[in-house]
Amino acid sequence: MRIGSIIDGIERTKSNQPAMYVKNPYNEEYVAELLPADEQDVKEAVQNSKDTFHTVMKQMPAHERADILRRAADLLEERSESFAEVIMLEAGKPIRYSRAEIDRSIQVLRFASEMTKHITGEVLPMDAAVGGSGRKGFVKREPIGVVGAITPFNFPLNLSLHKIAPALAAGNTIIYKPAEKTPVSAYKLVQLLQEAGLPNGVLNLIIGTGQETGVPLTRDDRVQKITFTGSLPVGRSIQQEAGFKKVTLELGSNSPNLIFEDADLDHVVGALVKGAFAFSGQVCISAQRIYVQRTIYEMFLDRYVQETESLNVGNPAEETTDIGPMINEKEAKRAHQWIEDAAAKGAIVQTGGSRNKTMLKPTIMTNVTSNMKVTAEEVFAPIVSVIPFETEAEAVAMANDSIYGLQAGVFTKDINRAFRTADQLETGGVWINDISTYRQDNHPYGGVKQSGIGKEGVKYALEDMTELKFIGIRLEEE
Ligand SMILES: NC(=O)C1=CN([C@@H]2O[C@H](COP(=O)(O)OP(=O)(O)OC[C@H]3O[C@@H](n4cnc5c(N)ncnc54)[C@H](O)[C@@H]3O)[C@@H](O)[C@H]2O)C=CC1
Ligand SMILES: O=C(O)[C@H](O)CS(=O)(=O)O
Repeated sequence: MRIGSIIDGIERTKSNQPAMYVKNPYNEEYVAELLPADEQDVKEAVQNSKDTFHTVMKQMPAHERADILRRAADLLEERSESFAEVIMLEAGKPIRYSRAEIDRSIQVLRFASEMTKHITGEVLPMDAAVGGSGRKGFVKREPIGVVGAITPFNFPLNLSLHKIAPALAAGNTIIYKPAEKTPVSAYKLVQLLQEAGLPNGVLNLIIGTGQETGVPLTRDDRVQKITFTGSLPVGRSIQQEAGFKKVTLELGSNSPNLIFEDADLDHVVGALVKGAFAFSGQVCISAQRIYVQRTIYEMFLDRYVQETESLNVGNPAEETTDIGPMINEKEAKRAHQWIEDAAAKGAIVQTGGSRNKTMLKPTIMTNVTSNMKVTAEEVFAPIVSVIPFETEAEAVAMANDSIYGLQAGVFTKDINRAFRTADQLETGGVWINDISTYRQDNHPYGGVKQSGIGKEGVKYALEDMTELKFIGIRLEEE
C-alpha cells in the first residue's frame, strides 16, 4: 500500500521527499510506503482549506454537517474490524485494545454530530449597563476558519477525531497532519469522511514529518488554530512558532494514583494493572506513580506484582495478548535505560525490567526517589513505581511534586477524604475510585502545568473552535 497526502480530494502520487515506510512494531513486517509532503504541499493545502472555508463550509447548514458526521459514524461501525486491524498493524496495539479505540471513535463522531445542532448563543441584558436601555445585544458562535490538527501515534484514530469531529461540527475546514508513525488509519479516515459526504477540501490530509510539514503548518498565518496532541518538547516549539493563532496543547504526564487504606483492593489491583500497562504504558494518562498508604503497602505490592506477572505479553494480533510491543526499538531502549539508571541509584525492580527488541516486560519499581527519570519524567512505557505514604497530606504533596498535571486517580471509601484530595490535586481531572487512565470522550480533558493548554472532550473542543461574535442594535425611539 502506498499513501500520499490528500488535498482538495485528490491524492498526491509523487513526492520530492525520500519515501518513508511504516512497519509493524512487533515483527517489522511492511505495512505501507509513504510519499511525504513538503513545505510547498503544505502551502497549497492551506490555501485550498482557506478557499474551501469561504466557498463551501460557510454555506453548509448545521443539519448537513450533523448528517455527514452521523454517516461517518455508521460507516466506521460497519468497517470497525478493518480499522482495528490497521491500528494493530501500524501501532502494534493489541487487537482487543484497537477495537476499543474504534468503539470510542464512533462515539466521538456521534457526540459531534449531536452537538452540531446545539451551537447556540445568548441574548444579553443590555439595559444592565448605564446608557444601555433601548439597545439589544446578541452573542453568536461562528467557526474560526482553518484548523491545523497535529496528532500522535498512540491513539491514532480517536485522538485525531477529538480534533476533526468538533472542528467539522463547528463549520471549519481542517488540515490534518497525523503522526508519520501511524498514517494509515488517518488516510482511511479521510477517505471514509469523503464517502460520508464531506466535500473536497474540507479535510486536507498532509502526510509527512513534523519538521517538513508540522512546522510550516504551525507558522502559516492563514491557519486560525493549531490543535496539537503529543510530547512536551514539540508542544513547546508549537507554542513558540504559532504566532498570533489559537493553540490547544494536549501534552504528557506522569499520572499519580493514590490508594488509601480503606480502598477496595480487589478492584484497585486489577484496575491499576490495566492503568499502568495498557498499550505498554504509551498512554499519556497512564498510571506512572502509585502512592499506597503504608498500612496496606506490602499487601498491595504482593498482589500487584502477582497480577502483573499473569499478563500475556506477545503478538498484538492475538486475541489473548494483553501487552504488545512499544512503538519502536529506539523508544524501548530509551525506557529500558531509564530502568537501569533508576536501579543504579537504588531503585528495586520488583518484576519485569527486561527487553527484547521492541518488547519491554511490564515493570514495577519500588524504592524510587523523585529525582529519578522513572518518576520525574513521562516514561510512556510499561513502567510503574509504587511508593508508600503515611498521611493524606504527604500523599498529596508527593503527587503534586511534578511539572505535569493531567489526570489523577484516588481510591478511598471516605467521601470527605475523596473530595478533599480531589480538590488539592494539581491536575486537569481527578477520578475517584477509578484509575487516572480512565477517560470518557464527553468530559473536559486537558492538563494544567506543563501537561498542556486548553481542553478537549467534544463540547469543549468545539467551543474553542468557534469565535464569539457580538451583534448589538440601538433601537430608534418612537
Ligand atoms: N495529553 C494527551 O492527550 C496526549 C499526549 N500524548 C503525548 O504524545 C507523546 C507521544 O506521541 P508522539 O507521536 O511520539 O509525539 P510527538 O510529539 O513526537 O509527535 C506528535 C506529532 O507532532 C508532529 N511534530 C513533531 N515535531 C513537530 C514540530 N516541530 N512542529 C509541529 N509538529 C511536529 C509529529 O510529526 C506528530 O504528528 C507523549 O509525550 C505523550 O504524552 C499522547 C497522547 C495523548
Ligand atoms: O483518549 C484517551 O484514552 C487518552 O487521551 C489517550 S492519551 O491521551 O492518554 O494518550
